Amino acid sequence: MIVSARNISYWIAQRPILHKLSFNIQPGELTVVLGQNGAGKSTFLKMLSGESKPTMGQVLLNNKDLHKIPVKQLATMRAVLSQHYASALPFNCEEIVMMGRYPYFGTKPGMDDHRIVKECMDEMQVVHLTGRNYQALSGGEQQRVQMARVLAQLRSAKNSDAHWRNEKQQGLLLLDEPTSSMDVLHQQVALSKAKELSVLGYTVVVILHDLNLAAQFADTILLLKQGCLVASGGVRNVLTSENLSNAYNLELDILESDEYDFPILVPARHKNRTVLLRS
Ligand SMILES: Nc1ncnc2c1ncn2[C@@H]1O[C@H](COP(=O)(O)OP(=O)(O)OP(=O)(O)O)[C@@H](O)[C@H]1O
Repeated sequence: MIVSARNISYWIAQRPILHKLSFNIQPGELTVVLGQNGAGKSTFLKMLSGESKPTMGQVLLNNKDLHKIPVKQLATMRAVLSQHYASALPFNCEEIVMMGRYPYFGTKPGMDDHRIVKECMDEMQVVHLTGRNYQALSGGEQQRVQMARVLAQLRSAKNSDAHWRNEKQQGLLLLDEPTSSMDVLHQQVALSKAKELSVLGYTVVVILHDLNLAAQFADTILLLKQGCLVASGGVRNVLTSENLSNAYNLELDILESDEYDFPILVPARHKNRTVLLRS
């Protein structure tokens, strides 16, 4: 699914939050959105999910206006993991993952729904949390359960696992800082899963703060600053010292090693001190 932003601007109380963003996000790619706190990343994701409507401009999914797609149909086309998910009710973990299947069944989940929930919980290594109260989980455990929920939402019930893997898939996965509370192993598990989905044909958009995870997993990066797109393209085109010091007010050294096919970023040191630039 091609996601196109056409000249999107968004204002809240006469304050510009996003300013004339235009680009296409390609299927089969993992696109990472970067930028400092308050740059507009979550707001931008809400435009792509349909949760908010641009003040000006349009978001198109496969050339169709996102806001003209019926809600139920949209729920089977795109899944969203938000930054702050709070459940007011004491659902257990399996029930949270089953929420991803709501668009597919009427009153009761079928056998396929239960199978898919199990598969996705297994993929995110949360089977041992089945039956546990979601509210009582740690932050990272909650994120892993949420990740299982969005995987369950995008998986088509009529396909067997093998068929699902062999067919080119359509669908949009939007993840807002999905790994911010995860340990280093589960960061790799979650982002490898997101990458695998992109290889299967899904359009995957992930907001990250960790530049090294972005360098490792991104096919394309969108770099935002104060609601504007200041750079976009491949990892080495966007993650330059110049772009990053402009976006983050921090000087970074960009290291290359024969061992890795992506750059490694570390805060630059000058006379043994990190170089912080003025904002
Ligand atoms: N409902 C709202 N009312 C007023 N201002 C808002 C609202 N939502 C977002 N903003 C403002 O819009 C700007 C962008 O917010 P957004 O959450 O998109 O940033 P972000 O890049 O995701 O930041 P972070 O990295 O800290 O999560 C911020 O200055 C924020 O205060």
